[in-house]
Amino acid sequence: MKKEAFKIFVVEDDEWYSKLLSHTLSLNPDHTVHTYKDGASMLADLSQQPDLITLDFRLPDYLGSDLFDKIKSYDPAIEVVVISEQQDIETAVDLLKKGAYDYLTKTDDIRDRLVHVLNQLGKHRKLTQKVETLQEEVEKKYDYPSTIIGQSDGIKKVFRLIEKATTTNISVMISGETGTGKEVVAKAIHYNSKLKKKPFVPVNMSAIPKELAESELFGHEKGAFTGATEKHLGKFEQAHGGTLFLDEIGEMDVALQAKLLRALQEKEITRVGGTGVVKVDCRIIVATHRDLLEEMKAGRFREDLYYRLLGLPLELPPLRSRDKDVVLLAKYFTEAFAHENDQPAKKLTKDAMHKLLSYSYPGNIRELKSIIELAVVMADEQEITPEDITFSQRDLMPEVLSEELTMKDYQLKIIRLYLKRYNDDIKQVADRLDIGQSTIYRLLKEHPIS
Ligand SMILES: Nc1ncnc2c1ncn2[C@@H]1O[C@H](COP(=O)(O)OP(=O)(O)OP(=O)(O)O)[C@@H](O)[C@H]1O
Repeated sequence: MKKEAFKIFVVEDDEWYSKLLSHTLSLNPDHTVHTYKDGASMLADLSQQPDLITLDFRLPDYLGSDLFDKIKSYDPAIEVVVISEQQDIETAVDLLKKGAYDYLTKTDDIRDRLVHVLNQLGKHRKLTQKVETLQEEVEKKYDYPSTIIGQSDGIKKVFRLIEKATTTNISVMISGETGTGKEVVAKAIHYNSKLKKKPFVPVNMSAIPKELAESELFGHEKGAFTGATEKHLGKFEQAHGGTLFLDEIGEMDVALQAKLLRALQEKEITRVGGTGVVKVDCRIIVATHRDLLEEMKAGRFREDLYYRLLGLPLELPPLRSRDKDVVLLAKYFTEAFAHENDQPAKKLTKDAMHKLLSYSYPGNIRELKSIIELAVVMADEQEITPEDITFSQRDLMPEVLSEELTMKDYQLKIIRLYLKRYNDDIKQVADRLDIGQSTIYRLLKEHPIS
């Protein structure tokens, strides 16, 4: 059956109108039209899956509204056009609110208007099909075992957690350094969960000026503040029924944190400048590159909000701890780049792979991706050699090792290098090097920089 061809049921007890409607609808030979004199005979045929039903409001056996409910509860995708007498308009409009596609009154121009409705419905169908195709493409894009690349133990643990996160609507707190793939994981969770057909709405808290953040999240009424010329729906309302992804949650102002907590607990929000409450229900996924527990202890993040958001904690490992994933990702990016540019994929030589493995990637996967894209462009032949690879930042580790030193001096140099890399965060350096914090303090005290 062609996409624009509809199977149409005409439910009409007035024989003259029934003929008029079915004749008009059959003018397009692609459509098939069945007529029914009453509600019961039409209901008995619903299993034939009509696309459209024109429903006379007054039938001998059913009230139009009851019949409408029965049709929609059988299959909400069946479109219903209500045909009413002038005096029934109010009730017909009520049905419109309940989801009827349109209503037509029995006036002289009913044939033209019916043709118009059919054309509209055809366009609507095409758009719906387009949206569904796009939706499927997006879902495929986030089919995580094939798009989140990696085989290291660290990423396998992430896969197991993603799987757990997709089976329920539990809140998820994703942590990890910049560029480790927090947003990719959030999308993978959404598009593999029951909510996948509903919106995924990302908000980056670090990208919104403090004074606009509340309106961005909760929306505002027209005239709420200078510049609010139109009513604006906030991200919470946009995400209703789907997933709200709050990226860089650690950057959220403490006053706004209180409002967020209220919204999550009460499942309702108030638009800026508004008085009424609006019901909102969405799944929350948050991400942070900060240690929120530390932020909480320092009083910068509300404790009650922290525990409300914690749900399932999911920590993304930095790329430098993911062993050979660097090579897998590099191959993936060379192929993706070739595909996007309609070119054959270039191969990485063994030496190039060794060079890639020697770097520490402070910008993680995002950095690796841009290094690879540049390398592909720089490579003259079909092979990518070490000379084609340029690291974005100077890696100091090889320099540390190039000097001949005692073990203790090596230790000290490495600790200083790590302190620089992690902004003097002793706890993180101790974790990374797997030594006690007291050892670091002791060594630094014994060997002050003169
Ligand atoms: N496992 C992965 N497989 C393939 N590509 C990935 C993977 N993880 C991340 N990427 C790519 O790396 C880049 C950075 O990912 P993403 O934006 O999700 O990181 P992030 O942790 O949210 O970064 P930020 O902290 O800066 O917000 C994107 O281009 C993304 O497509």
